[in-house]
Amino acid sequence: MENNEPYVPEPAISRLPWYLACVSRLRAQGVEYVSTTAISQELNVESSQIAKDLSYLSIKGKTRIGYEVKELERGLYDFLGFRREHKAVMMGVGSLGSALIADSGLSRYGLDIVAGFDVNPDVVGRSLNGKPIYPLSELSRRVGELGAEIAVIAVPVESCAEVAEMCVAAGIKALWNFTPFRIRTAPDVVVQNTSIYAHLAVMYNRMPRHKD
Ligand SMILES: NC(=O)c1ccc[n+]([C@@H]2O[C@H](COP(=O)([O-])OP(=O)(O)OC[C@H]3O[C@@H](n4cnc5c(N)ncnc54)[C@H](O)[C@@H]3O)[C@@H](O)[C@H]2O)c1
Repeated sequence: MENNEPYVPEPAISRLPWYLACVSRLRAQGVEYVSTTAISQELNVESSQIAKDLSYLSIKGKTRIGYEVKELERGLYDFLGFRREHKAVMMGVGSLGSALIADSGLSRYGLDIVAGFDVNPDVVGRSLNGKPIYPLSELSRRVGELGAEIAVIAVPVESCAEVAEMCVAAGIKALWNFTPFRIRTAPDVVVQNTSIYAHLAVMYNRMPRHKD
């Protein structure tokens, strides 16, 4: 697939939502202009790094004044894809899957979980937060009619490979994988692995060790 947009390194993409949160706060306080130095003081990121990250957006700051806050906020929202609606299906509606379906925050970031799929008869046929939960066997026929391009995977780790394969066969283009399984799939399918436990491990590692 041809893509003419500039390649943005992952660490830069990961920092942009922090800038967005910062400028949204400033906009709510009525601030009109912000410099990279001011963002730098709030977030403890070098201002040269912020300027470089923001250079991927087509928004230009003004010398000595900085960026117009509203324009920067809008630009970050658009660039990050948070304004577009991305339809997703939830694979596995257990403890984590139910929490993600119930989370109203995801839609503010452009992710609309439109339905869930599960194999548990106690769960299938119900709806959660107004979202229907279908049997896994209906995935291939439902994905197209739902218009979903993303699958959020929260099934037991041993089912992940099979579920990921079914999602891709059904036409899903991106997999947001919460299981510890490392998915191998076609190169044009985007896989994003997420683990809150990995962040916990980093936090523990940085804490002073307990002395026995
Ligand atoms: N990445 C993280 O931060 C994080 C946090 C919590 C859990 N997890 C992972 O998420 C996954 C789910 O955890 P949980 O605590 O919600 O488990 P859970 O047992 O509560 O839920 C799993 C759900 O998946 C369903 N399921 C089983 N096989 C399926 C299949 N083939 N297709 C569709 N649905 C199927 C089950 O019926 C159940 O409803 C696990 O792999 C766990 O390791 C990751």
